[in-house]
Amino acid sequence: MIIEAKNVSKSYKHREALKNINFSIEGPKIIGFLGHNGAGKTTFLNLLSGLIATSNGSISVNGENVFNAPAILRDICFVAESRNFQEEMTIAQTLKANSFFYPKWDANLAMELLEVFALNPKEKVRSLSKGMVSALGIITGFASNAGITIFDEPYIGLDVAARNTFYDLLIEQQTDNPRLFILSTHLIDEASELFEEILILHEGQLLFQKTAEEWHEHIVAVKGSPSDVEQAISGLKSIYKHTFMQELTAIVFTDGQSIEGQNIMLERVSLQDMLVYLSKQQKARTIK
Ligand SMILES: Nc1ncnc2c1ncn2[C@@H]1O[C@H](COP(=O)(O)OP(=O)(O)OP(=O)(O)O)[C@@H](O)[C@H]1O
Repeated sequence: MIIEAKNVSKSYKHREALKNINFSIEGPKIIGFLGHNGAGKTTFLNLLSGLIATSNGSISVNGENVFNAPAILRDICFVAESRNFQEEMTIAQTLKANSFFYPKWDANLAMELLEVFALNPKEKVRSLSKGMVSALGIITGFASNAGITIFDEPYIGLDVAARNTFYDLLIEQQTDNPRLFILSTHLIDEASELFEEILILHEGQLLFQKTAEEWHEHIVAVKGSPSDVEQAISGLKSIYKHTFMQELTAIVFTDGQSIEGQNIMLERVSLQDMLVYLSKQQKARTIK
């Protein structure tokens, strides 16, 4: 499976949610699709699932534009943050309806996962708790067997044990039946070990796309006196700078280059910290 986004922009009435996004991802793989609130993740995932149209540019899967392409959309399962299950349907009916839509549906897996998440198939969606609705979304995503399976904040309301079950399932499924999984979540520390590739959206633009290995080589925190740090990072793109007690911390893109300098310290940056820096930077800009 190859997803290609070419010059993708999306504007809502008064807002440009995505600005000229270009990338290509090839599976099977587990992708972390990350960004601060409002970065444009859900908008992109809606476009990829053919639910809305781009304002400009195109998204293709295996060379075919996804918008208005029912055959391709049957191989893309989008478990959306808002879920959108029919309230009046039972769990069994919901799964049945999905089994008609997804040609590779795995009914045995769906049954097995109902037990794993302790869901009663006779219960109506209307009477489910938030966590139970999330579990139903997770079951749908895995049982769909779709070549591209997207989970957008899949575990709202689920406790840590159920979230761990989700991570275990993801690894198990990726081993037994590799697919292109895209996971968008704010619980980054928990999930980051799973990501084989990471895409970060920032203010509607693709900030970067890196493999998990590249991450630690290409993104570094440089600490020291402001003059030493500024000298060491000159010519590099910095993402965030913060001074505390006369010590400057700069988060920079190195693109694999080594950083040399006197009296500086280099530290790894976790994905979670990176998102915190980006959101601080965004807030600072919004407040100004
Ligand atoms: N239907 C809509 N109408 C108008 N503006 C919208 C609509 N959907 C999203 N937006 C705006 O587009 C921008 C991107 O929103 P989007 O939901 O794609 O971000 P996100 O990265 O998924 O955020 P979050 O992590 O909070 O879910 C935001 O500024 C949002 O307010």
